Amino acid sequence: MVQSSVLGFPRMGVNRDLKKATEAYWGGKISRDDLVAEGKRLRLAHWKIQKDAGVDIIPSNDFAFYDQVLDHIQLFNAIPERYSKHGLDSLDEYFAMGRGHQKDGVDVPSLEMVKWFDSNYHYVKPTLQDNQEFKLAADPKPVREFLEAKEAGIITRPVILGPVSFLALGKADRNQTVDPISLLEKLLPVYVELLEKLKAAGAETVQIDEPVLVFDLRKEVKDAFKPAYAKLSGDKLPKLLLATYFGDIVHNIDVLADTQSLYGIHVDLVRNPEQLETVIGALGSEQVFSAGVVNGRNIWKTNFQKAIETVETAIQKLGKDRVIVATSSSLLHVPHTLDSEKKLDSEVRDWFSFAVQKTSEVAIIAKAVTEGPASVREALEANAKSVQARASSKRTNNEAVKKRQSEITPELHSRKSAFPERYAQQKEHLKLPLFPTTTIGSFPQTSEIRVQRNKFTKGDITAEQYEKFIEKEIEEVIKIQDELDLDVYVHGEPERNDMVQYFGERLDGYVFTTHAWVQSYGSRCVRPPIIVGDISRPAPMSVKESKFAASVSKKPMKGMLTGPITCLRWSFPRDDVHQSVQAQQLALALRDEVVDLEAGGIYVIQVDEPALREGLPLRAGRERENYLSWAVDSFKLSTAGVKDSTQIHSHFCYSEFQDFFHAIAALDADVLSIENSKSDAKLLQVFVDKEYPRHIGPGVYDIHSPRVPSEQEIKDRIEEMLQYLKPEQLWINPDCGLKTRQWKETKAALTNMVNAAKFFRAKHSS
Ligand SMILES: CN1c2c(nc(N)[nH]c2=O)NC[C@@H]1CNc1ccc(C(=O)N[C@@H](CCC(=O)N[C@@H](CCC(=O)N[C@@H](CCC(=O)O)C(=O)O)C(=O)O)C(=O)O)cc1
Ligand SMILES: N[C@@H](CCS)C(=O)O
Ligand SMILES: [Zn+2]
Repeated sequence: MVQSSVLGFPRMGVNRDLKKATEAYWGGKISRDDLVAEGKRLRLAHWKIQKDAGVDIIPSNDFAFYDQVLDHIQLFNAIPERYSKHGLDSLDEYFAMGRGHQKDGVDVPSLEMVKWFDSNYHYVKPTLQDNQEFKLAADPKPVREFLEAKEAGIITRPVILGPVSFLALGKADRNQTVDPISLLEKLLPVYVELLEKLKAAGAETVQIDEPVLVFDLRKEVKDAFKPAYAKLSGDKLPKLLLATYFGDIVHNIDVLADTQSLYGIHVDLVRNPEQLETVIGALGSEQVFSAGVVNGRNIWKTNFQKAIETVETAIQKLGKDRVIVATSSSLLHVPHTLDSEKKLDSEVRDWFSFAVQKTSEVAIIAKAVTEGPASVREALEANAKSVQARASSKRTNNEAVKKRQSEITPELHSRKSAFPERYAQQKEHLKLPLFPTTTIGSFPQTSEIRVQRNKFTKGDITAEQYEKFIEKEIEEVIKIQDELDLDVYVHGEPERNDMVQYFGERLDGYVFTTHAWVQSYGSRCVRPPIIVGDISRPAPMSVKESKFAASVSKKPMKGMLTGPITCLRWSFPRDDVHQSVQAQQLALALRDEVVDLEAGGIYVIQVDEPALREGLPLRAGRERENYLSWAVDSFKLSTAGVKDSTQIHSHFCYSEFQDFFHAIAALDADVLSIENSKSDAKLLQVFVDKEYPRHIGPGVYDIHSPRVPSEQEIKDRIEEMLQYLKPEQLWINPDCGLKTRQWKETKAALTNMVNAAKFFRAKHSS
């Protein structure tokens, strides 16, 4: 029979229960035992959902209190000494690595956190030493959770991150030079020990994720696969299903061919359906094929007919017992359940499928191909009806938007003059000091702000009352910026629930949800709005707040927008038109907003594009260049409508900009702010090598942690930056917005930042 499987289930729970419990634990409101019990309750609930849906292969160890890669760091005892030396409780040590720890005399920043492939999820980077040793944790989490499920009557397939990906996704610690992959020999015995324990506990198969196979791999990494998997086989070990996702593995298929120790291979057929033939062709005579046909990254209902055709192709070659119907990736990237959405318009609601619904989808497809379509006739008919209704719906088309797109000319993408001319005018107009200080936009989103917004959404306060409240908040942040003596102010974004959702809620062509949360990092979640049709701007979206802020401020006010690519990528996009079309529609809407801001007296405008890097196709080549071309064009289209004297900023919370530097440069933004505080300042060398002419604010401190950086730390960082950037090029700002922080630490950190900037201003003016 064809089995159904899920690669991973979202762990937050139906009401973001894990977020609430974790934050309550951090805030000292619940005990460690309470948090651990809540984790257990959630795991059991999620296993039961999948069992009740009829899923045959249910994952375990997909749960994590903070991040699944961080779990492996602790599992293998790859814990840098700066965390292990304090004798913290293991859960606190784990959170210290995830989010830093500044309490009871312990002061340690978090490990670096970066994007998980091309998703909006972030993982904690394994950070390794030259003399790194590994040791399996005493009570290994994958075994513990397998036994927990077993006790509840559910035999699961544990998920672990494979050794090659664990190392290849890691890095050498600061001042260390080790190439992580060179540590493979030392790591493999720990995997063997873990797998033996899993087998002894009763796990027959294990899902071992090796997602790095979708990248172009360095020779050292590629060559690591065969010897690694040769060692991970034997009678005492479970059967391994190697899983990949978010791309194709055809270019690396030679490392899997002849790897007979693997029981099977999972590939993402939503992203790359064309790899089916090659991967099946490379399988050994008994290996199984796990067909990822239910999208783990988007919320559209699966087209059953298409999915069944794909699975049937595999069955014809391999037979029913060697094919598994699966989600394309873990369902971590989609919201929990559509059942929570009580306010969605029924027409579009019928087009969607969230995690709970997707578990049923894999089960239905598997049944259809095992027992024949008649066994699930009703479900197939209902699905065909939804798919057809969406394809013919009038909601998806807006002729006026299409007409405007057809009239776009190349001139609309360019500023009036080149940077030197623009800068001369901006200097004259804005009169900023050397080393200008600014922030990235958001100030702390206090619980009072969220409570007021919640009251407004529920109708407990009027629009007028809410507006007054927001104005009071804006006045307050202006006063604080006066006290801090910053140079370019922001209005603080108090009116925004999220930098993408806020705009999604104000644009036609979007729908938004009330409960469709997706984990972004740690306890932080986002509620991506959904693009269902052509996008347009019915009215200005941010002008009122920015104008108000400027009216009560004595320094230049920076208007704050989210760029077209970030709006696109952090929404659930349409899958029926190319993403470049959606980006261009967003760019036109934002262009109107930028021009309206300028007309309203806002002469510094920041258009954030932190997701530009995330959208970069994972492999080098033509696809990447194509993407960069339309992505850069969209940004330029959105910003080029202003006068030379108006300063355009853009912001990126990424440090790994080496491979797309030319695209950042091509944006032609007057000022760039980039996340940089946790990376080596020598990454800034690229700006020197490429003779980057415009201005840059590499972040001087990490905003993900409550830890307050000292003035000296910031000065040291600026000193390092000055080895690469000219004083007149350098802006001083944090890594990113401050919405997740508390006011106390925000004021303390910004005071130190402004003092550090003033120190260099004095030094370079004399
Ligand atoms: C910059 N980042 C962002 C990414 N993606 C986005 N879509 N947005 C981003 O900002 N990706 C990369 C990074 C990831 N970083 C973050 C940072 C912070 C968050 C975050 O703070 N998320 C919040 C939720 C934000 C939100 O939508 N808030 C709403 C709803 C608030 C709420 O929970 N309300 C309560 C009721 C009110 C109460 O009583 O408190 C409720 O609905 O039950 C709002 O402010 O109105 C989080 O809390 O996780 C995410 C990614
Ligand atoms: N302006 C946004 C950018 C986040 S990437 C903020 O400050 O939160
Ligand atoms: Zn940012």
